[in-house]
Amino acid sequence: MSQDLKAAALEYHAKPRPGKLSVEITKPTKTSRDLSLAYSPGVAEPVREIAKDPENAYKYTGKGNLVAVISDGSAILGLGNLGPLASKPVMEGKGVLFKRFAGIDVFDIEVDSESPQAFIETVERIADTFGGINLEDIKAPECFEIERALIEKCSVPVFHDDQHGTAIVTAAGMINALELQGKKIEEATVVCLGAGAAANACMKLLISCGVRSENIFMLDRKGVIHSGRDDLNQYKAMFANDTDKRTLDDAIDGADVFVGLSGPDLLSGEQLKKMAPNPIVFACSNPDPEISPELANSVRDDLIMATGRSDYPNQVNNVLGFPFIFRGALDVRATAINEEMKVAAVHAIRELAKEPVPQEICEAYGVDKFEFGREYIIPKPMDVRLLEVVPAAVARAAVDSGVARDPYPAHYPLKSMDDII
Ligand SMILES: NC(=O)C1=CN([C@@H]2O[C@H](COP(=O)(O)OP(=O)(O)OC[C@H]3O[C@@H](n4cnc5c(N)ncnc54)[C@H](OP(=O)(O)O)[C@@H]3O)[C@@H](O)[C@H]2O)C=CC1
Ligand SMILES: CC(=O)C(=O)O
Ligand SMILES: [Mg+2]
Repeated sequence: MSQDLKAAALEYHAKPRPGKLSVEITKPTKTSRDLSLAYSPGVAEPVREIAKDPENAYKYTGKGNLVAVISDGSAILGLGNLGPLASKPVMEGKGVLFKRFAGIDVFDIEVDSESPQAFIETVERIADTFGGINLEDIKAPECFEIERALIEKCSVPVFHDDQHGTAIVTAAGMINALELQGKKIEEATVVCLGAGAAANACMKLLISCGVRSENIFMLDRKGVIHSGRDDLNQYKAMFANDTDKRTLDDAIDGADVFVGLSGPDLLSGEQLKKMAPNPIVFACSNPDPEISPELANSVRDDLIMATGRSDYPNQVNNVLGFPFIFRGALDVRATAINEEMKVAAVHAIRELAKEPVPQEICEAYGVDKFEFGREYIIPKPMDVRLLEVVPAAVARAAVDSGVARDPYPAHYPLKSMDDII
């Protein structure tokens, strides 16, 4: 990051008021009558109603539009395990995105937990406050057990964004990129650098979209995950490939696709040169990708290049997923975010990239036009049509798959933020 951008980022977070979010009041509070409704004695009435029937919390409190963004700070972006407090700017950032793109209120919660069990117990005890739980930046393998246990224990949807949000957006972008590069998904060879939360979920979803598991070469810090290794946990073992490839150099030779979900600057220009013609590189580590677009574009002119960042073309980032997926899930009071809802989100995002892009979206990004192609494989986060198509697809899938407690919303599809109720 340039010195200019670093200084601007600190200034942005510090001034004029520290942080990026505040809490707002949604009811009149001007008169003493207002206060006697908002607080004592009036507040006793919704208390009694909720005590009689917990479902009334959706009617009388903000629960139904409130998501907890919860982290232990063990895998903050690609920066590593820097602890819960250091994760707060990211969690507040997720809150900003939930609110800005889908009108969802967020409390960010940073948990200082000594074990996955302590984390699970903490979240379980506060889960009913919220309409949904978005787990964020929790490292593998602990994240898998944490998510599994919380899904079982909580009555509201629990979604580990780094797994499923990332996987949904990656799959959407990948299907489009393969099409543009003239590659068949079932023939593509995929190198996945990283074997953690995001990598595991991305590769699983790509397999369910058609990638063959024997065509995936996943690597952790020790190299290729292969069937001869005896140091693999159960989550990595799922991807053990019966291969004699051992290093990134071996795996990248002739590969069609590189997916980076690991850390900065781990793919060299020399390695990129060894990929098959018309390669696809999703260097998704944040903030610094596995290879910079400048370097990648200087060594190949036939590639599709994506990063997780806002300042390059093709932003493959879970921001395209979680605000809109939770919008749809909350609006039908889904009890879970299941596979059907995830797949519906993939296709809604993917198909939107092929639609003509309205002028105001181009203007927001300072370009004349966006057109489906190598530099535009996936919609832009500022594209308000995401709010129209993704929640609708997710809500429909929730209803059809039987996890919705409310019917498909009568006010859908959402044409703008003003339509959110
Ligand atoms: N663009 C997006 O939307 C998203 C991007 N990401 C990015 O993905 C990355 C991983 O996040 P997440 O899965 O949550 O974190 P995890 O901690 O769960 O996983 C990190 C993985 O990266 C591997 N890794 C780290 N350094 C290297 C290296 N030098 N060589 C090979 N493998 C390495 C680790 O290997 P080992 O198992 O051996 O420790 C581990 O498997 C981050 O950079 C993050 O920013 C994550 C979510 C969304
Ligand atoms: C984008 C995101 O969630 C991450 O990099 O962890
Ligand atoms: Mg994350």
